[in-house]
Amino acid sequence: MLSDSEAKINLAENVYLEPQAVGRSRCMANTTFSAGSIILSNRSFVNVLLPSEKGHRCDHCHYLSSPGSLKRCTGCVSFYYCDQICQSKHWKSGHRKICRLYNSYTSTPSFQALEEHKKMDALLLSSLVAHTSSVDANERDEDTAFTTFKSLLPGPMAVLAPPICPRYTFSAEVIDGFYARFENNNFSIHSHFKTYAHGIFPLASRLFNHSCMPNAAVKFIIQVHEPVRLEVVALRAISKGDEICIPYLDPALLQTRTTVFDLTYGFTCSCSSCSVVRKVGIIPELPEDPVEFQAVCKRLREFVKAMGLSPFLTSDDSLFPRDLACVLHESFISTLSEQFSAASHDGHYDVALESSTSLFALYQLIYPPNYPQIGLHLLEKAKTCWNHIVSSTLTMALAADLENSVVAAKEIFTIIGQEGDPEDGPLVEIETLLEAEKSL
Ligand SMILES: C[S@@+](CC[C@H](N)C(=O)[O-])C[C@H]1O[C@@H](n2cnc3c(N)ncnc32)[C@H](O)[C@@H]1O
Repeated sequence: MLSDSEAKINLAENVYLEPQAVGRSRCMANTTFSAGSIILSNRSFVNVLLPSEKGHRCDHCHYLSSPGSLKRCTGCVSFYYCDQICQSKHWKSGHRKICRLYNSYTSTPSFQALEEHKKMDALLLSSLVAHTSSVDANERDEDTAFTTFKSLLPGPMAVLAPPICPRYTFSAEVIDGFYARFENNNFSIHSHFKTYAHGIFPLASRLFNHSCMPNAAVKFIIQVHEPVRLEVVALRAISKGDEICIPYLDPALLQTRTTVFDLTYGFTCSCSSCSVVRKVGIIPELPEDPVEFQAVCKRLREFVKAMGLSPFLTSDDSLFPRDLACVLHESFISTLSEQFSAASHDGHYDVALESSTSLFALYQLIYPPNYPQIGLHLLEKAKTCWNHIVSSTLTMALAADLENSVVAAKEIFTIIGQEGDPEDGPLVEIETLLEAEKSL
């Protein structure tokens, strides 16, 4: 595998890499970014759709089509395209190396025996090998995406690659070397925060470290005839000289995330949120008594309302009241989410809104400003307010709650900007709600 200088990484001009003792290097801002700025735009190197998306999205550009309207590859009958343009681009970028072998490969006992996520890895690794073997060795060396991929840090565990198709071009040792970079570098590709594919975006992997209080996030742009693009968007203002970090996993996994960082990525997170969680120590169970549980929720809402910047952002653990430590238990979110969905579903909107307000308070505590999950929750809250209004009488308080939630959700999704499937998503839902609100 390659060193950085051999890889001749073409960095974006607005960032630079700074060496660090653990995890090789970190990505620093070379300029000021305002919230919503695009820091990096990186075309997919290779990707594969989840099995559930096959036939619904084009295998080349991921455009979502109406059922039955995609054209099937007549060779393997397993890949689908918008039209000949997408088919021809996908063919040249590697499908021609896989097409004839694909069905016999995916029906082999060794492929069938793999767990679902390993099947995805095997298909992605196959696409990587097919793609790189579609060009000759000289061209391959010139391919900056491939050289950057080879320069990525391997994960902490020695892993043997799953069986792939086609097998030729590289030795088993080289393929194991490629696979060693999968777990800690690859991306789940999502549209409106729902994963639909897995992919390799070497430059983004080379640049961005993880933080549980990230100042940037990853989104994906789908455009007809073009491979999906990964964009890194600033969630808040970033000053020149700040490190730019993205979340590798949901920061709300307050108890399990440390183990994932250790086993999958090989680092100990030193972000402001992890430093507070470490100082809190053992997280107590939630009270079983419903009255005590409600008291904790009320106390959390009051604390967050008065708090200013979250101690999880400033790393000032002295400001986090220890009697609220149980809200960091992962079951707190699941309990409140279940209460919220069940009450909304059953039309108990007062109960739903109370759970939603507690959940929102927790999100403001543990997520960084403008985190998408906060926006998604505000949108759900706004929909619940709307349902409450149309199913009973309109009160000033409900109208204000609806207005505040929808406006705050819009602010967040405007910062995140266009992403995923162009025809729907949170911004479209927000506009519908704003329109409906005018009729009140
Ligand atoms: C996608 S790469 C990020 C770029 C990496 N720093 C590099 O130099 O190639 C993921 C790897 O970076 C390192 N890393 C990521 N976030 C880190 C953090 N917050 N602290 C220390 N190391 C980190 C870990 O070694 C991890 O496996």
